[in-house]
Amino acid sequence: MSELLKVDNLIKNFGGLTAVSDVTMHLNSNELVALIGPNGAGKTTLFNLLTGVITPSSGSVVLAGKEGTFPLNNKKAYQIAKLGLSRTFQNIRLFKEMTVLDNVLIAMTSRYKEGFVSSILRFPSYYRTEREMKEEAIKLLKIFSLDQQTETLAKNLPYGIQRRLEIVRALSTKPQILFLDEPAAGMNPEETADLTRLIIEVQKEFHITVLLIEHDMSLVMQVAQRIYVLDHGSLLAEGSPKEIQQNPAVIKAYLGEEA
Ligand SMILES: Nc1ncnc2c1ncn2[C@@H]1O[C@H](COP(=O)(O)OP(=O)(O)OP(=O)(O)O)[C@@H](O)[C@H]1O
Repeated sequence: MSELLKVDNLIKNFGGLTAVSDVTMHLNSNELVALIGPNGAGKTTLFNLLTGVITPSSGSVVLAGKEGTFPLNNKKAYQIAKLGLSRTFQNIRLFKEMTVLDNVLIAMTSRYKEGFVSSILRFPSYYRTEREMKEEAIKLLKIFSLDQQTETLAKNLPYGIQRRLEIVRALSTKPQILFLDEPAAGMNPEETADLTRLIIEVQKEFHITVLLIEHDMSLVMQVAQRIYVLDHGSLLAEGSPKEIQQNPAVIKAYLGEEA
């Protein structure tokens, strides 16, 4: 396995508060990694640093992808997305008044390079691209059992399905790394079980790297190959699900609540 994302000595201060404190970690290609930790541990801040939503106070993030090695520091979120990092957010960010299919097509447009002139003058290549995008979107929606609801408005989908649609949108950009921020939040047990199966399937099918923040420990222990534990902004532990479950420091800081 090769290192796809390398994070070194990452720090983020908010005024006097150090939300992320000297974090060094890595993601291998085709790996499913979970980031866990108690409330306020700094997980979302770390995600936001890795995906360019906020800039680090110091430290470095480097992507060593198929197309070369790129430092991600000080890059804007859209530049990072173009390099193949895609994410979902804790709060659903769909276009609620648009259909399921249009939600996916909008996400996909960032990847297609059809020119302005071609789209205004409706060159044949414009229609070809549009047709190809639709076919690809429907194929993706089918994997997520959403192909029968392409014309449904996003706002009319049940909550768990909206979360699933968000994952489809993130995947439609063909990312190298998919960041899932609490994908099971607010789901009922049945929806969470479906999602668990889906995450495992997606990672296998798309051969991508996944970093997942999740509070649902049963989901984490079922899907993660490796786990990082964050506590008070610092990494407390790293290891396999089994190692993490047995780590006394982790049990004390986090799993203790549930043990
Ligand atoms: N923009 C900000 N300005 C000031 N403080 C912030 C900001 N964002 C986060 N923090 C603080 O940084 C710390 C880490 O927050 P963060 O949201 O990253 O934790 P978390 O592990 O994701 O928590 P949760 O599991 O509850 O979502 C918290 O003390 C939080 O209040």
